Amino acid sequence: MTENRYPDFGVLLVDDEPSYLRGLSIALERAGITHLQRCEDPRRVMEILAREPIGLVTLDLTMPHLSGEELLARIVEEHPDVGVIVISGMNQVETAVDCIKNGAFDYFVKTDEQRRLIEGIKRAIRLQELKLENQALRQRFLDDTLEHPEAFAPIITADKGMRAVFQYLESVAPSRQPLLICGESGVGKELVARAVHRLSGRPGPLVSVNVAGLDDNVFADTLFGHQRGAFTGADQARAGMIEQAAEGTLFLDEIGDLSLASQVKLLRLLQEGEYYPLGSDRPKRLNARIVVATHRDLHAKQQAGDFRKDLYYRLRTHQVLIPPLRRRKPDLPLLLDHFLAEAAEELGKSVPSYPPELPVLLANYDFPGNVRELRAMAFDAMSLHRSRMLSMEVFKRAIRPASEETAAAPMALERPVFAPDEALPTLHEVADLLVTEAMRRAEGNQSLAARLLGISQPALSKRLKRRRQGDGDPL
Ligand SMILES: Nc1ncnc2c1ncn2[C@@H]1O[C@H](COP(=O)(O)OP(=O)(O)OP(=O)(O)O)[C@@H](O)[C@H]1O
Repeated sequence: MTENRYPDFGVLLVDDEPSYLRGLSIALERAGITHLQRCEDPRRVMEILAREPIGLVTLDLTMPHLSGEELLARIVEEHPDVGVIVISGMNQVETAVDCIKNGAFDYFVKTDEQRRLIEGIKRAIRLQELKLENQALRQRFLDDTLEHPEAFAPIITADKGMRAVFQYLESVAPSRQPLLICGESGVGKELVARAVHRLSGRPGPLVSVNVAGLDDNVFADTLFGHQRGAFTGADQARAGMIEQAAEGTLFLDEIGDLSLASQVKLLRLLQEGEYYPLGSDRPKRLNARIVVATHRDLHAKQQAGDFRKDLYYRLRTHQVLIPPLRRRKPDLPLLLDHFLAEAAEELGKSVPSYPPELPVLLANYDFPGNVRELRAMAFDAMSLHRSRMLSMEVFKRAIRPASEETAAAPMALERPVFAPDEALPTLHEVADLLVTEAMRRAEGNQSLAARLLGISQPALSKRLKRRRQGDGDPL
């Protein structure tokens, strides 16, 4: 069973000195690297690699029967995807350079500080994980398949960009590295976090915390918990959200609004993989996947000095951007149907029909509040709905303020349509422009475009035909 072991692939420690191997495994296990295998006989290494899912090998150079250099060459040739770190008793620059040239990922000397070696192994594991995820991702794009479409069922979409996001998420869902979900407010970031949690197969729960506006002490208490007596009023010990999310996912929403002091704490948690509950000097291990989301531009914030650069780079190991609703207009009718059905069920009404102009009206609106805004409109319309056909009034009223600003601005007075010295277009030309615009808004649907223009469909069809034949418009 490898479920609770880290990393997902095995780390094979090769050295002919049993005591060194034992010491190294204990140190690695303490650092949270538990998927380990030891080997004292270099002649068995190739056989283990052929049999076991090993992703990283640490290799001693001087061993009986088979030297580390020879083994390195064989591993690089026969298992190019396996990373190799050389740990040698000799501090020789030339040997180190040779090993790196021959394909080793890194080189350490046994007398080096153990902390450095552990950090190097952690770094190699992270890179190896990224490499494997990359391969899986490339494969998925080539296949254009989703392995677990059911995980995304609550996210209604037919958009290609969203499908690519889903494919990426399938690749990175099992990873233990943080995931950053970006996108405007209301695009569905929390839904995406839930899908990632489902996909991860982690047995623990998804625990969500909105970190916007949390003062630093509250942030630390919420995440790390406290010991009894840690501060005045702490009558009982309380587990933090990290502990509640054990074996699961901790979702930190609005991460772009985290105070600078709390950013330091989050960074340390991610770097060390452990934390101290308030009032305790016993560290606890982070045993939850961290997923964060923001509607802010973290890159800009980081450049402006409002977000720590090191934390930003750490968080964006895996990153997705959810496109705004105005960039995925074909999703509008699907989402509209979905929310009308949802509202109908909630309100105990039957699902209504709606005028064909409604999708056209929505398609010409920018939805600054994204899917949340559309959902609110649909629910509002359904709560007022009485007859068989859904009225467009609620939608028009919700959309109007923005469009009215332009329409109601005394256009003719303050912002003339044509400059005073500009030649006016002819009525034929204006009619032509209107027809083109109506057809664009109606996405080519002639009966909808005719309604927008206030003429009959046959009349519009006639105009379009004449235009195609190059005849003038009979005004
Ligand atoms: N593609 C979708 N299909 C169905 N429902 C959706 C979709 N996208 C968003 N929603 C719904 O829209 C609402 C807003 O979504 P969500 O809370 O996930 O957005 P968000 O991006 O996390 O917003 P914020 O940045 O404000 O936290 C929710 O009710 C969610 O269920």
